[in-house]
Amino acid sequence: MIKIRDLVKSFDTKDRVLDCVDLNVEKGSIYGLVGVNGSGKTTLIKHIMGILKPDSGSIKIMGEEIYENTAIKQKMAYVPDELFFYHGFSLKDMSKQYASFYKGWSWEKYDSLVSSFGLNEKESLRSFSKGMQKQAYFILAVSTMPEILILDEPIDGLDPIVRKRVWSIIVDEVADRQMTVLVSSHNLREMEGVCDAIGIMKNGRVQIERDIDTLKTDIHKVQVAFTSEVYDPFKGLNVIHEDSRGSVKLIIAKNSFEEIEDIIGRNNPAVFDVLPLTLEEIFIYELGGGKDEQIFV
Ligand SMILES: Nc1ncnc2c1ncn2[C@@H]1O[C@H](COP(=O)(O)OP(=O)(O)OP(=O)(O)O)[C@@H](O)[C@H]1O
Repeated sequence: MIKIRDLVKSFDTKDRVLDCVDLNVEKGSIYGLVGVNGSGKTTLIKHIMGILKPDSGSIKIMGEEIYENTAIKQKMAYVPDELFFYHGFSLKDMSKQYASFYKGWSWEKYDSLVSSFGLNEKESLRSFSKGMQKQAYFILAVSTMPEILILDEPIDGLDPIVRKRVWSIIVDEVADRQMTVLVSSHNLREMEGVCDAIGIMKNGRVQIERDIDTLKTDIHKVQVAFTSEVYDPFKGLNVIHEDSRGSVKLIIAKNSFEEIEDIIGRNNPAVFDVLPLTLEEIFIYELGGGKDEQIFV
């Protein structure tokens, strides 16, 4: 549904903000885009929306290049990180603008979302709190009945009840009509619960892209102690972090459960626990952090 190849973008003041980005989003899936501050998520999203023009590379949405492609943009909706509203405009005023532009606009969907979020349609949007403005943008975006919904930090800054409502609406739209979603957020715990696939950005690249189940089966936390001294007990494993407390060793290994069991099992460990990592832990260790992390369980 979204296919990006070798996308490069520099700004006058900054070279290679996007540096050969490859990315793939399947139809009807929820794709979580995560990365440290300044890694290029918003810049990438603006390219996907056809707002920015790439220096080189290709961005195909439903098989077509997106830049200046109004027909495809009609099928997409976007909730940006930085919201913009016309001076004095209410949610009702904005909805009329959206309805006149988007062919797929649904008043039925709009009415049901407004009542679900309980926002005042007639009040000036500029007098709304930041969280309420985000909800208003979300209502407008979903009411266009997009085939692709792009959300740049949509839940960051919302209260837990509203966040839950936003996720539940997203999941329902995906289940009901195969909407495709690309969402960026720093809330990894919530992303972990809803995303089918994750792209991790670092230094202007998508460094890792996997479906969430594969991502979790490729990396493990291992706690182990041996009855006697073992020379190089982790030989053959791809250990990216190691720590020890007394005789107990703790490692983060980029291997499957079976590989870990096979290699460590040969040395007859007295203690041997293999645990999956949370998305937050994967993020920290994959991006080279974690040196100061407490990894003992
Ligand atoms: N118009 C611009 N001109 C110059 N540099 C820019 C411009 N837009 C973005 N950048 C730079 O590109 C880099 C990536 O910014 P971007 O906003 O895409 O990161 P991000 O991953 O969305 O960050 P965050 O998680 O903090 O929202 C940053 O170093 C930023 O300063």
